Amino acid sequence: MVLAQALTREAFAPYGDLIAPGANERAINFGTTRRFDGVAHLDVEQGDGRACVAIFRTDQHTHRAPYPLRAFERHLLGSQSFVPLGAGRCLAVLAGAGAAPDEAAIVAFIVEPGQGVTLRRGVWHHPLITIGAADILVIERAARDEDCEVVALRARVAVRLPE
Ligand SMILES: NC(=O)N[C@@H](O)C(=O)O
Ligand code: NI
Repeated sequence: MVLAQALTREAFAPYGDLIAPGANERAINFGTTRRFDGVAHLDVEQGDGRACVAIFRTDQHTHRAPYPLRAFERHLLGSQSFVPLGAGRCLAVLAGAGAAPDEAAIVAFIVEPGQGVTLRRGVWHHPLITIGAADILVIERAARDEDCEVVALRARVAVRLPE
């Protein structure tokens, strides 16, 4: 069983970026708004790649805790960002960035409202798991050829949430 942990910039750094207000801020729009730059490093222009923005929608029956893991996947040519919309929450479940998923090093982060993540290209991750119904904004690389390598898990593993 993998215990999901709180998402912090430091803990997520080996896998990519935390999308949340950071230190690089300035006032805009006559001082009415704070602008935070550099909250994600999109890497989507390899080859014929371009940015693609989608919404992934789940309902309250899609995923139930504890969350059984089925497979890990990676996108070798592009980053992938997940930003829950509204009160949505999701999990970022990762297994390193080696030649194959490292099932001994699976980690799970809870992406809370107001947070998001950008996975660096090549990072093994479980396809989206949401905590309850959620709409998740996804920014990824779109290209002529699909860039998604999937490896089924050998072991039976599930993710649980903190009590
Ligand atoms: N397949 C797809 O569109 N999404 C996955 O890449 C995922 O990480 O959820
Ligand atoms: Ni993916």
